[in-house]
Amino acid sequence: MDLKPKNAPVLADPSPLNKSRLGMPSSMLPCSQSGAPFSSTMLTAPRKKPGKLDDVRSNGWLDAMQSSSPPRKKIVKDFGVEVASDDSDIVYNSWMLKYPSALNSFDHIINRAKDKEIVIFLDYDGTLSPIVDDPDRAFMSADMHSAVKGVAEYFPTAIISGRSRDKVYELVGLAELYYAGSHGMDIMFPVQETSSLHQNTYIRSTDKQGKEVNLFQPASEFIPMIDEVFKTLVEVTKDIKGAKVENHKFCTSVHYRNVDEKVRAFLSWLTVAQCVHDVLKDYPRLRLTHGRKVLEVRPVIDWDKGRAVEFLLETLGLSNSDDVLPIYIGDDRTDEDAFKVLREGNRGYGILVSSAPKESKAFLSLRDTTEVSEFLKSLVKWKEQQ
Ligand SMILES: O=P(O)(O)OC[C@H]1O[C@H](O[C@H]2O[C@H](CO)[C@@H](O)[C@H](O)[C@H]2O)[C@H](O)[C@@H](O)[C@@H]1O
Repeated sequence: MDLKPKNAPVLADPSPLNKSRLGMPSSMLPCSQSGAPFSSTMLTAPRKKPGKLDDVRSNGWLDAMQSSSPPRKKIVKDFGVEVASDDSDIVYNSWMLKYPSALNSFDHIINRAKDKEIVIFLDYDGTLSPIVDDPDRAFMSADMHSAVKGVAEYFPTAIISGRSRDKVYELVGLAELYYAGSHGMDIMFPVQETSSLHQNTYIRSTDKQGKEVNLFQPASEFIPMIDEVFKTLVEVTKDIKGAKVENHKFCTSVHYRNVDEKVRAFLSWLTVAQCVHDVLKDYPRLRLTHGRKVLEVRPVIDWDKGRAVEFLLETLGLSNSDDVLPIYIGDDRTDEDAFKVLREGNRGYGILVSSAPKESKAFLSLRDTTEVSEFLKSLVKWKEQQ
């Protein structure tokens, strides 16, 4: 099988790199791009024409932001039925008819795993660590750490995160796992387990322990552009209280979890959305996706967490669906790409972590990180009894 064309990311937008932006970021102006720095004076007397904000309203950004990580009652509404929160358990239970609990389906899973090798893929935020206000303080509990360590002893285990690979490695701290950062655009894997089929698509490097590793980085040409956009976004959002921009090397995130949604229109999520929108207008080779109260700016390449799952399975020699049962656990919209790959390939299980009903390509569900840990420990226990 020729794997190379399949794994080579295809540029969805063939336009040349916007090189003129490197060095002189004109969008380092306020979000309105009206010329003056984004000062507090401007916040009280915005120069934007009223119609301007229709950009982010009409293109659906704001709706997506409002529903990205909503409180319980709002999610219930998103699922199509608006109910009082007292009734939300009833709605959740009926939603679980479509997405049964992975804990309750455990016997079914292990039956299907007979004579197959289970491979575990784990998202980080909201899956291994609970969602918290400060992204720098999203730690795994000791219980989760030992659950992940446990599964990695018995099953090939990979973390696939939107964060930079270094950051997620620092948070997880287990050298025995595979790591894919920046939504799968930065994959590290050991040299000896590499299929020779991919040899011209990755680069040789060393990991934190000085061991030789391979890196697959399909968006490496975008590093300067992402760095430039990161700096611009920091600049244009610096006066928006609570906004936070993270640089993940191959993508960048703008958090609005701590930005007041409605206190004043120009100090709100709308402002964040407009800032990002205005900056991105100058970068046709970058696109925006939505995470949990975060806007993610990433290259327009045909690569996502789903492709990363396929890449790892193939590269580690685990792509034969008769012998391998992949399990992917994630909570976010970006995890849907991985759920889709598993569903469409009719292989393994996508497991959505959610305490409220939402549509998903996953097959099963877990309510929260506590249930994720319980599920991982059950896999270990089952394997030990074999
Ligand atoms: O793919 P993931 O590992 O789930 O990473 C997605 C984003 O996760 C982080 O943000 C989310 O978690 C934060 C900490 O709980 C929370 O404050 C934030 O609101 C969430 O969106 C991370 O900071 C982002 O950069 C990742 O893109």
